[in-house]
Amino acid sequence: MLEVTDLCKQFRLYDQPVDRLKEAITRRTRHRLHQGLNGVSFRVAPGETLGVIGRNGAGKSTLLKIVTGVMMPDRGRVHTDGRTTGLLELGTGFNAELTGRQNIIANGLLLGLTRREVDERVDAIIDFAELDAFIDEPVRTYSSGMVMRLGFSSAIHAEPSCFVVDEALSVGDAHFQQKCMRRIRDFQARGGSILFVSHDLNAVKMLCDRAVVLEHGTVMADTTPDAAVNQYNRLISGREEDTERDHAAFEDGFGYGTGAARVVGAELAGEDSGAETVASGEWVNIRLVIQAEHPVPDLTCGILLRDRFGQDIYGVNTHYLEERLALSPDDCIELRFRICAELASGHYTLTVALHSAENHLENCYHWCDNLLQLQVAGVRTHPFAGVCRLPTECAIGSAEGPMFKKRIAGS
Ligand SMILES: Nc1ncnc2c1ncn2[C@@H]1O[C@H](COP(=O)(O)OP(=O)(O)OP(=O)(O)O)[C@@H](O)[C@H]1O
Repeated sequence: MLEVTDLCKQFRLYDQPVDRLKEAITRRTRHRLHQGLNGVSFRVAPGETLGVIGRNGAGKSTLLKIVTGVMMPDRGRVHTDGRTTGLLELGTGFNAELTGRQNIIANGLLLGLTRREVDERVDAIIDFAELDAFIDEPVRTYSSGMVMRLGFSSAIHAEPSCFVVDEALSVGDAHFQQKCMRRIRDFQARGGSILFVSHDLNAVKMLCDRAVVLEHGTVMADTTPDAAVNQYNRLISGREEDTERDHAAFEDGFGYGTGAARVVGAELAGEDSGAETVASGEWVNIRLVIQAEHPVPDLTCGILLRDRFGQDIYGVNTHYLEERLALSPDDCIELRFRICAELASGHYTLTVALHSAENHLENCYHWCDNLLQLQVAGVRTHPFAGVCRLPTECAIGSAEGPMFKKRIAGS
């Protein structure tokens, strides 16, 4: 369990580094105060994973530093029913001159383990971090990936009750990231609380039970991961001040945006089934009706398929397809996408967006989350595992061809 109550943190900002010294000598104030965190409160129950998302400078790192005890708040408190460990900015807590092994010991003692508890865990930590050959070298000789492996392994083996994960995880290679994810899920299943800070919105949707959106050092939303990601998307599309108005403007619609152009009609159907339920491998027709209220000289229409976890599966838009669109006020056009649903069986949603250029960050006219539903049942082609079918060929011949690029050990 982790409970954070009314955390506040102010920073002193100086125009030039020398102002700090001048202030100390002359005792004349030369700084401005900046509120890094302002009354942040939330609770993470045992076994729960809370995502934290927010724009650059929103206060995520400051929050993590306070939660892990690296920084003290000016006000407020952090309460846990055990130890909090985590993977903070790469290398935090490591001494670059000490070896990996010495760092494991120092770190363990710092986290409150006894020397005996640390000794009992050292081999498992080295083993998980896959650092056997380098463990007696100074950490300054390690690559960023190796530092991350050491940090993750030390932190998770300290048996915390709350584990903090941030972007540092993305430094590792795909193999180690997957290994960490398995370990995180295992920790989750055993009742550990997780604070997961990430810009990877899909990962937030996949891993978290709830998510908070931080903005200017305050909690702007504490809600489901899907709703939090939508809120965050609104923020980065620069519409945060207009949220209320957008909602009102689209009360009878399904989204938000400036409204310069809007999706006023949408339907999808399998080419053979004629319905929202299609077979894997069947072509699907998506029909959209778009109306302009104002001149829109550069219009992009995009579609995004998400699976039942809210994970983005496939997105495409008219900009990628090099179809140029421009609308005058009152223009009403029909746009059709035809996609082949080479997807695993399951439930999908289709989000539709109208914006300029490549994405919605500059001008978001209308964003309609999960506007349409698509059900995939049964397979047209061969069965497959995973989320989608990639066109595949398979050939069988003699093994006397050119050398394989990767030799498998023992062969
Ligand atoms: N040591 C510091 N001195 C002065 N200001 C700071 C300090 N640390 C953070 N800040 C300020 O506090 C605010 C929050 O910063 P923080 O690093 O927590 O944001 P963040 O959400 O983690 O951003 P990012 O996504 O870029 O990592 C920012 O405006 C930042 O400039």
